[in-house]
Parts: sequence; C-alpha cells; structure tokens
Amino acid sequence: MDEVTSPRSEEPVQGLVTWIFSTLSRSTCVTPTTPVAPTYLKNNMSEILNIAVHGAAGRMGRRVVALASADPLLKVVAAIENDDNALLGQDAGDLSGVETLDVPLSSQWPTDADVVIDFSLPTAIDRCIEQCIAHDTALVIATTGMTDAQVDKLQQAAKIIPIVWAPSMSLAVNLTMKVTQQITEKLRDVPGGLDIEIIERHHRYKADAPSGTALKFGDLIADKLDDGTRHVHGREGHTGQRQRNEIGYHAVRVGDNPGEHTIVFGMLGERIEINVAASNRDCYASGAIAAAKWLAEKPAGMYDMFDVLEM
Ligand SMILES: NC(=O)C1=CN([C@@H]2O[C@H](COP(=O)(O)OP(=O)(O)OC[C@H]3O[C@@H](n4cnc5c(N)ncnc54)[C@H](OP(=O)(O)O)[C@@H]3O)[C@@H](O)[C@H]2O)C=CC1
Ligand SMILES: O=C(O)C1=N[C@H](C(=O)O)C[C@H](O)C1
Repeated sequence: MDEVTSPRSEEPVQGLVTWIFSTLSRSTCVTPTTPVAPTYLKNNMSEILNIAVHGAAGRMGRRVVALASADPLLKVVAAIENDDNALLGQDAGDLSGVETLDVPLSSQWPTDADVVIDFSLPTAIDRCIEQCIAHDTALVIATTGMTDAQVDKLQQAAKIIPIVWAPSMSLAVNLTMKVTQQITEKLRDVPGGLDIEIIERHHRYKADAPSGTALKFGDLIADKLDDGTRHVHGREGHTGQRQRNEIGYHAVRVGDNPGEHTIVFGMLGERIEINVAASNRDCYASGAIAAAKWLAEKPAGMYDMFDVLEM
C-alpha cells in the first residue's frame, strides 16, 4: 500500500493539511452497498491476516465483516456473538449482505485468529480481553462505555498483547481531535475568556452517553488547558453563571445518525464551531481494519488511532 507522509516533521497546521490531502487522495470512497478495503495506510503484511469480529451481528460488526471480506489481505475466520444471540449459526457474510463466507455466528472463541476486532458491549469486554490473552491474539477495541475497572484490565492486558484502543476509529474524527487541540492552545488565553462545549449526536439505539468520542475530545482539550477543568454534563435548573474552567457535554439522540460531534469555542463577540459527522458507519469499520493490519506486526503495548494514523 502507499506510504503516508507523517506531519510530525512539518509546521503543525500546514503539516496536518498536507497530511490529510495526501491521505484522502489515496483513499477510496466506501458506501454500505459497495464494500471496499481501506487503502490509506501502508502495511508490510506478507501473509493473509486472520480476523475475528467480536459483536459480529451488531450494526458495526456487520460492516466490519463486509469490508474485511472484500479485502484480499484479510480472511474473516470467526464471527463471535453473545451466547443467547438469536442469530447464532447464521452465516456472517449472509447477515452482512455480502457473499456467504462459511463463517457461522458463534459464541465459541476461535483458535486461529491473528487479530480480534471488537465492536460489542461493555458487558462483553472482560471475556474478550481474557480470551485474547489466552490465545495470544492482538485486539482492536472500539466498544465505548467501559467501566474504570475494565479500562484498568485493558491497560494490564496491553503488557501482554498488542492493543489498539480508541473511541473513534474514524480518520476524520481523529484529525479533528488534533485540530481542536491546536485551536485550544491558540485561544486558551483570549481576553474575555473561552467557553468550550461539546455537542454529540447519535442514533436512538446508542446505549452510552456521552459518547466515548466526546469524552476523549474533552480530555484532549483539557490537556491543553490549566489544571482544574470541570467536566459538566448537561445543565438544568438554577445553574448560575457558567464557570471559566468548564467543558460542557450535551448528548443528542435522534433517528439513525451514525455519529456527529460539534466542538464549540465560544468567546465574547465571536465563536468557532468545528463539526465532524459520519455519513455512514464505514469510516469506523475501515479505521478498525486499518488498525488491525497495523497492529499485526506490533509488540505488546497500548496504542491508539493517532499511532495508527501517524498523527
Ligand atoms: N470506536 C469506534 O469507532 C466506534 C465505536 N462504537 C461502539 O461500538 C459498540 C457497538 O456499537 P453497535 O455496533 O452500534 O452496537 P450493537 O448493539 O448494534 O452491536 C453490539 C453487538 O455486540 C453483541 N454482544 C453482546 N454481548 C456479547 C458478547 N458477550 N460477546 C459477543 N458479542 C456480544 C450484541 O449482541 P446482542 O444483540 O445479542 O446483545 C450486538 O450484536 C458501542 O459501544 C459503540 O459505542 C460504535 C461505532 C464506532
Ligand atoms: O455508538 C455509536 O454509534 C458510536 N459510538 C462511538 C462513541 O461512543 O464515541 C463512536 C461513534 O461516534 C459512533
């Protein structure tokens, strides 16, 4: 695959712009009806990579199966599901709207996977981590809403197996995270003060709020502010004036929105709003597949999408 230029050696904003154009010019537009493998990362894979999809019958799992099955460098060897899922036994390819793969949905853990790609539920995460360690399998973990104990467990697991963990696998979202950090650095001391609020919009079926991505936006922005940032979730009643050191979060649940984040930088007299929105779920699925390929040759450790995307 083509080599991507890292922005690290260049001046920050110019570097990011150069990088995104060089990246997008190498990428392929994907739609749910025409699965195409992600092409925006180089990889040096010499062998076919065996992929297991955890949460394979879900909204995301199906798109991962569809895109991975269209990639000549990948083989979907397992489609793991809940042991009481009504679809157990059905073919993962049929379910995902691609050709029959002869991979039935199963709650059994596979023995031949090189990398597990997880889009499931927090209740499924403990077993997933334990099984990846037991089978010495790399793990791309995308599920959001984990408990602190599960995050600790994941950090411990990263001492034994390679893990990519990110609340958003999307290229555009991760680039936007970098941009919002740069904006925060430029505006943090603006006369009159800077108010930062994060509005996220997702489909009505989403189980956790605010989104993992919104929380990560907030943490990354807070890293560029003075200590003592307060993370405020919604507002109601007699709240008093907004405090200077707050980051506000607002979770909107509407229809079938596959994910949208708006970061508002409010000042006296003007404001900036940065919006990043998915049109469909393939930005996440293709990012997770890129992460799996990247991870295949890495030693044990905890990585994120900034590592994968060389940002
Ligand atoms: N990092 C990223 O880029 C993204 C992350 N996400 C996150 O991914 C997760 C999944 O999202 P989405 O696909 O929309 O959700 P879905 O609810 O559609 O899919 C989750 C799937 O996991 C299955 N599952 C439940 N328990 C287990 C188990 N023990 N073992 C294996 N599978 C299990 C569910 O089965 P059942 O129905 O039987 O419970 C379901 O099929 C969410 O946390 C979401 O926030 C989503 C998009 C992008
Ligand atoms: O549940 C979803 O759909 C999504 N969840 C992730 C999150 O919580 O950040 C990522 C994406 O926004 C879609």
